[in-house]
Parts: sequence; structure tokens; C-alpha cells
Amino acid sequence: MGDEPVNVKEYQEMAKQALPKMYYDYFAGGSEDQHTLRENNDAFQRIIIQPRILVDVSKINMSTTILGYKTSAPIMIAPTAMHKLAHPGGEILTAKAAAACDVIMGLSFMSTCTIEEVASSCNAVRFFQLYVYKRREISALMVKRAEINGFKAILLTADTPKLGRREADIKNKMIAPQLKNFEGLVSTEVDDSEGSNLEAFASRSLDPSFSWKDIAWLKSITKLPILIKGVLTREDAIKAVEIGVEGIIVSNHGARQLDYVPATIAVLEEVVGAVQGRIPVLFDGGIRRGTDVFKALALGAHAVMIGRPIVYGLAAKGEYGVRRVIEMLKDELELTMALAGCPTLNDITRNHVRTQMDNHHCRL
Ligand SMILES: Cc1cc2nc3c(=O)[nH]c(=O)nc-3n(C[C@H](O)[C@H](O)[C@H](O)COP(=O)(O)O)c2cc1C
Ligand SMILES: CCCCC(=O)C(=O)O
Repeated sequence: MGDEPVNVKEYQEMAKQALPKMYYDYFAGGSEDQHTLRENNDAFQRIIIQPRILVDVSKINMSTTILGYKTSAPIMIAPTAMHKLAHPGGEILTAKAAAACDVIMGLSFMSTCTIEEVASSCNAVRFFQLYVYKRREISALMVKRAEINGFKAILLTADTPKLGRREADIKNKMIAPQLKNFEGLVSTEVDDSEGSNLEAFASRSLDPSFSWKDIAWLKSITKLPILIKGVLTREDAIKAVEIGVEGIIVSNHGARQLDYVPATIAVLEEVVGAVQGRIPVLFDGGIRRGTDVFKALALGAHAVMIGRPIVYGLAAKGEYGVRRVIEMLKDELELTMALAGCPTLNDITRNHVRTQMDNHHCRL
């Protein structure tokens, strides 16, 4: 069977073969010039690992907790929208793969399976990603439903007051399906022959006035811990700590929002430095290898989230594909830890990587 991918990148190729162009472009694409999309990957390649030798690595332990919830590895599924466009089984299959691999799943506010369907499909630990709509009562209702259905945290996406300009979707006249979660509440079907229907829907629905002061509103409607997703600067990291959320996620939305923002791995250390261990810092953007996970951990991330590769696994091979993507990343991380002389996650330190900043100070 020559078609069994040996790494995550090969799943992208399989997904491309499997999907209609409109959907593949939606999943794979970034915004405008896609500068940040390339940077999210390229910046990882500029970081070098500095291994230690002659360490007993006969046992490698990757397990940890995120907000107190056990996970087999510091790897989570990032919330990505509309999994039924990748596979008819949708987010239910993704959740089952998360449960099988014992990792935590982020469910998108824009999921195609309902909150209840995903919750009842398996016992994966799940966090719920939130967008705030102009009709705020709809967002509040979704938070309530997530809470009732056993989701453990809210991931508040803060980098999307408006949708980034994704030119492939505009050209393809990307069609967003009706989302069952919102049935009877809001139509996600927009008849806009001019361009991306998702963009048209987003500009009608998302509340661009939502700001720091409104975090108090979110806290008032839920007891769940809140993580702010989309932090890219020291300033915003400090604000997040001060406002009293339980965590932050360094993310540029997979380079789908503002183009020419830095690669997330390039700002991780700055954010971690500002937070000073007061709350956990999660990370996403461009992780395609176990070595990438290792680099993010060395630069201070508590755990990482995986976006597109999960969708590619789903598109190529359904639940099995998602499982394989997670397993491959876990296996690669385990091997990286062994070869770098780090039997536990705590053994991974800043000195295990060298960035271009470090090179700048190097005299050679
Ligand atoms: C197809 C797609 C859909 C996404 N949908 C959402 C979403 O609904 N909510 C959200 O907060 N982030 C969304 N994201 C961003 C991811 O949560 C994550 O930040 C990003 O994909 C990480 O980068 P990676 O794809 O390089 O791993 C989406 C990303 C992609 C690729
Ligand atoms: C209205 C948001 C659409 C989903 C999303 O976040 C994405 O496509 O990146």
C-alpha cells in the first residue's frame, strides 16, 4: 500500500486530491499575499535544536495537563470551522479521534455537527471556541449549550472582529453551508454572488465592537475558564493577565486574518516573557512536525494546537486520518525528545533551541 502517508505534510497532498477545489482552497489558504502563511512554516525552519547527549532516554513521558485536564501529549486539536466540508462525518469523527488519542479537542463555533452531537459522540475532553455575534444572545446561548454539554473551557477568538481577506475564497465564491447549531436562530446561508459567502456572513454576524471591557460580560455568563486566542504582543498578553483570564493562545489564526503579522513562533518568547508564568500560554500556527512542537515548548509554550493537518487527515481518511496525524506528531515529538536528551517535558529548556536572535549575539 504505497498510499500510507509517512508524515503530516503528505496528508495535505492526499486532502488536495480528495477535496473539491473550493473547499481545499478554503482550508489551506491564508489572507491576501499569504506572507504570514509562509512565515508560520518558514520561521520554524530557522530555529535549530541543540541536543544533549548521554541522557537516559529509555522512558519518554509526554503526558501533561491543560487547565487541569489530562492529555497524553502537549498537543491539542485547534478549533477549525466546518469539518463536514472535509468529510461527511464532520466534527464527530474528529472528536472520536481525539478521544482515541487521548488529546483535547477545540470545537469551532462554526462547526457543522452540533454541540450536542459532538458531546454525545464520545468522551473526548472538549473546549468550546467562541465568536461574539452582533446578536450577542446567540453567542450566550452557545456558551450555555457548551457548558451544559460538558465542555471544559471557552476559547475566545479575539483576532476576528472582521474576516480576513482570503482571495481564493472570493474567486471561488466560497459557499458556507447552513450550520445546524444556529438553525432557527440565524441563517448562515448568504446569497451573495459577488464573492465569498463566508465573508458576507461574517460581516453580517461578527460584532466588531467587542473589546476588552466586554470580557466582563463573558465572565458574567459562564463559570468556565476563558482563554483568549489570538495574542501576538507583549502588551496584549499583559492585558489578558490583568483582566483575569485563565490562559492565552499565541495565534495568528493560521495566517487567515491580518497578513504581515509575525509568524507565531517568532513572538512566542516575547509573550511568554510578559506573562511570567502567571497563566498558561498555548500556541498554534504552522506546526507540522514533532520538532516544531519541541521548538514551541522550548520557547515556553505549555502546549500546542494543530489546525490544518487535522482537517487534512479528516479529508483524506476520516477518523483514521485524524488519528494518524495526531499519532505521527506524537511519535515525532517522542523521538525528538529522546534524541535531544529530554525524557520529560520539564527537561525541555530554552537552551535546547537556538533562534536567529541568539545567532545575532554569536561571534562566529
Ligand atoms: C480551515 C480553518 C478554519 C478555522 N476556523 C477557525 C474557527 O472557526 N475559529 C477559530 O478560532 N479559529 C479557526 N481557525 C484557526 C485555528 O484555530 C488555528 O489558529 C490555526 O489553524 C493554526 O494554524 P495551523 O493551521 O497552521 O495549524 C481556522 C483555521 C483553518 C485553517
Ligand atoms: C466566521 C469565521 C469563519 C471560520 C474561521 O475562523 C476561518 O475560516 O478561519
